[in-house]
Amino acid sequence: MTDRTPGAAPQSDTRMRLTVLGGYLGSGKTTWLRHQLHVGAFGRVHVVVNEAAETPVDDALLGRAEGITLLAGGCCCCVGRPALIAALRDLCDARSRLSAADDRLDRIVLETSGLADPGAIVAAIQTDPVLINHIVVDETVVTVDAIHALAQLAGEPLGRRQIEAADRLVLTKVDAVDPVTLDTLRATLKVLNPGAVVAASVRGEGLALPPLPPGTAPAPLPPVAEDARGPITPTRLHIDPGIDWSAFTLWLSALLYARGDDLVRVKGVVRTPAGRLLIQTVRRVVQSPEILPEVPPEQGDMREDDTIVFIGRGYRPEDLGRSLRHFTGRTS
Ligand SMILES: Nc1nc2c(ncn2[C@@H]2O[C@H](COP(=O)(O)OP(=O)(O)OP(=O)(O)O)[C@@H](O)[C@H]2O)c(=O)[nH]1
Repeated sequence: MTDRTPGAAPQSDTRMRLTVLGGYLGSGKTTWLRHQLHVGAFGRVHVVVNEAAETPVDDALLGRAEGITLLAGGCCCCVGRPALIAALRDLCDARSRLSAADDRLDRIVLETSGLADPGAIVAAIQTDPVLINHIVVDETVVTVDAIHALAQLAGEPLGRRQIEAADRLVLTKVDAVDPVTLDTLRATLKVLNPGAVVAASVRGEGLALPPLPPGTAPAPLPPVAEDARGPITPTRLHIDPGIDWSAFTLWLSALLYARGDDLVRVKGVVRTPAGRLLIQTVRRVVQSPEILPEVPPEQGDMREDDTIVFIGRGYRPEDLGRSLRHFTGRTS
């Protein structure tokens, strides 16, 4: 957990506030943040987005921030740490150069990758000799996917570490679970992190939670080995825009049916006859496809259309491409 509770830094402390937003792959970080930005919850904010894969899409989904910095292709709690520290130092430099306090950013929100340990990120920021003079990490918010969290907490050490690092736990997707599951999850979170504030949201919008029924039992939390099933890694597949979409849809459904426990997250933007389509799944749950706005060529950026990222474990990356080609009869 961060060493300060939200808003606890004194007014006289002019350092920039930083919110770390963590949570497991597909747990709803971007959706929650998008809503907070829409309602202006963070004031003048710069968003730093870190995605595990080299094909980012989250920055395209975030709207109203003063600016967005994208750190793609390396998790900020480990290999991407130097890039994060450099990006934060740059933002601090830029803020220091502004003389009028009114022009200055109020806050940075760092959306971590779903594979990051927010505690390690907070520690890295708080021990950096430059950043410590410019930034106060005043809250770690962690989104918790109400559909999948109990299964993740039973088997994923990372999922537990993310919960333990939070000052505020935001239960997402509470529209999609029954009340008993939700109560069990709340009781389990209390065991893992009794000090955290627990809130709920539906697509980013806050929802009041009733009191937890007394005596609600938490789910068992057996010890789990750190690398029991190997690391979770991203695999990128290029999708030919001329692909047979019926065959592709069938392939994806079959893949999720057979390997949905190993395939934690699928995400990407492909150009289809209907427009730029955002395709995403979380475990076996396929999300409604979303048409994204066209990006003018002059805004050419790091985003790559026609690439889908598969994040998971327990399969050989080359087998994914081979099976897609087999199904669709195309080389990609
Ligand atoms: N039903 C429902 N779906 C949600 C809710 N919040 C998010 N989702 C869906 O869950 C999927 C993942 O949401 P994201 O916000 O992209 O999750 P994320 O944590 O940013 O994902 P990564 O950055 O890939 O780890 C999307 O398809 C969302 O539409 C919610 O409250 N209810």
